[in-house]
Amino acid sequence: MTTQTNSPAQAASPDRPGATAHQAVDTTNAAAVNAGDRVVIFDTTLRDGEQCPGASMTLDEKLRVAEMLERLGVDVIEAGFAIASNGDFESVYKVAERSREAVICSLARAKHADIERAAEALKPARRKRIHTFISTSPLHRKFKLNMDEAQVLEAIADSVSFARRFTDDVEWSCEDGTRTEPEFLFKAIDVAIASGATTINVPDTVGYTVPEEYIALIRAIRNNVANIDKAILSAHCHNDLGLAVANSLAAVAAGARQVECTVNGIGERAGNAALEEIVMALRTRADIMGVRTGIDTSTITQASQLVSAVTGFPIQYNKAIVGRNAFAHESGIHQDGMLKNAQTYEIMTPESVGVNKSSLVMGKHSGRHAFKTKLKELGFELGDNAVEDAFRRFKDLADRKKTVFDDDLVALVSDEVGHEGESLKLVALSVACGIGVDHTATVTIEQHGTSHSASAGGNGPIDAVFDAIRKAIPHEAVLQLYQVHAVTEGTDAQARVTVRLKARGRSHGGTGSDPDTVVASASAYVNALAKLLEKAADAPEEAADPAIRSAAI
Ligand SMILES: CC(=O)SCCNC(=O)CCNC(=O)[C@H](O)C(C)(C)COP(=O)(O)OP(=O)(O)OC[C@H]1O[C@@H](n2cnc3c(N)ncnc32)[C@H](O)[C@@H]1OP(=O)(O)O
Ligand SMILES: CC(C)C(=O)C(=O)O
Repeated sequence: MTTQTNSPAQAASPDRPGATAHQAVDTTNAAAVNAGDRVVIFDTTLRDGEQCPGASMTLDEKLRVAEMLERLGVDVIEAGFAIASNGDFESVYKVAERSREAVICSLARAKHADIERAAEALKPARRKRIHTFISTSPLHRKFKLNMDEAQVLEAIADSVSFARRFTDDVEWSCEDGTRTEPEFLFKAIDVAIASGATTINVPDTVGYTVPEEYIALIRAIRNNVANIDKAILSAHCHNDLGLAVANSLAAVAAGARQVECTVNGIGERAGNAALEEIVMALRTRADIMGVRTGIDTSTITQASQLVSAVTGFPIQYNKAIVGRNAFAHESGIHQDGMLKNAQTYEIMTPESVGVNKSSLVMGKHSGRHAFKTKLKELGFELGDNAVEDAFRRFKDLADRKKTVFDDDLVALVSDEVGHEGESLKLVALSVACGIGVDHTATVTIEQHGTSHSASAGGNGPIDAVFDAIRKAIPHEAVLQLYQVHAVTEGTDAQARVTVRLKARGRSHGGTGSDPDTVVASASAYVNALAKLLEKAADAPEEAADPAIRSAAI
């Protein structure tokens, strides 16, 4: 690990999609891998990921995920645990048949039957690995395996050498390694390597370790196992304390050159280390980590969405790298910074993980810079006063509504444009409605600076409101159309109301939008009426017509 520091400009520079084009690594050449800066990405989405309760996948789904993992550029795909079931065997076999660059791997206990089944399933693979494991911790030895130290060492020697009969790429894992006595662990690793293991994986099976401790353990293994340079050291971390990624990075800093992980971090209990987080951390902080992976990061989002779709596990909104908020900004100050220079609030570009662009989410924390930019994107060019009015209405709306969607803004701004310079303004409205209540409404409308208030009853609140408006601004135009639709989803959606009034064979349409349907309706009616009166004012002969006559003109 180097210690040079990094400027923001440097931090963003590795973010070119495809910058680390996939190159197959010889996973059996420990000397070359250990001497280099390439971290082997071992994906276990199809094995440990699938052990996640509720995440089991069909054969077809596994094949789609395996195909995606090849495109992502992972070095090793752990396709399953061949002895677990005929279905698991078949999926390892089929993944192996379709494999291209990646090494295909099957898990096996320290049992000949498991290893033979794994070898059989891996037969069609171009590059194959058998991953055999046994627990080494005192707790597991005593209670789970009922074996003493000597028996465990014998099982290691036997299983690893047996696996080597089928392939020269054999990984050995000390299950519950982080809770094993270090001296016994060193012995066990020594035996595994002497028996032919080319990768030594040190799992934190129960997510118990912390970065400092894991660094010390990996370093101690490197310093105390005489033949350690003949194998690649690997990290396999679980997330019980939320430390899986931090621990994996710590292991890399201490010299591990393989990381085991899953897409979206799915896995047993709280999950495994998330592939996308490890890869992007190594890439974004290459300045201090000094290593690289072969992952084409621009396919990360697609991989994440596929795994979410096939497992039915939604991606947490604020999940690092692939959550829908990972490149979304709502606060005005951040949005302003983003518009001036994206590096002010983004350490990776969205394109680097396959997202088109960052999004400025409009909400109650947004400011004018972002609001104006958003309006431009939506095709609205408003004058300064109209922007101010629309911005004020937008803030009011955002206070009342959880999410302000683009469609909300379109409705709001269309209203603003449609109501600009209007001679009538709805300034107050109250209604009484419900079961066993007389439906009544009171409105106040301002016309050329004068307030007109009136109350009326009706057959329902809208009917009462329209009648009250007719009393406040007397006219005899006929209601030709009244239409309501929800602008977006949800019970807090804005209602968009269209009203058409007809007088002398000519109709005048008005619109209104508001989360309150009654307010939206009143506003649409007033908008249509204002247009009608404006037309009448332009044509004095119409003003005399009782059909469109208003007391106020
Ligand atoms: C940390 C991990 O993720 S390890 C992988 C965990 N994944 C899985 O278990 C999923 C697939 N597993 C299965 O389908 C089944 O457990 C099987 C087919 C592997 C075994 O099923 P069964 O034969 O019915 O055994 P069961 O699962 O009940 O118990 C496990 C047995 O394996 C033994 N065992 C566990 N790990 C190992 C090991 N690494 N090497 C040898 N034996 C082991 C246990 O001691 C126990 O043995 P016992 O029957 O003599 O007490
Ligand atoms: C089998 C090993 C690698 C494992 O999954 C674990 O210990 O978590």
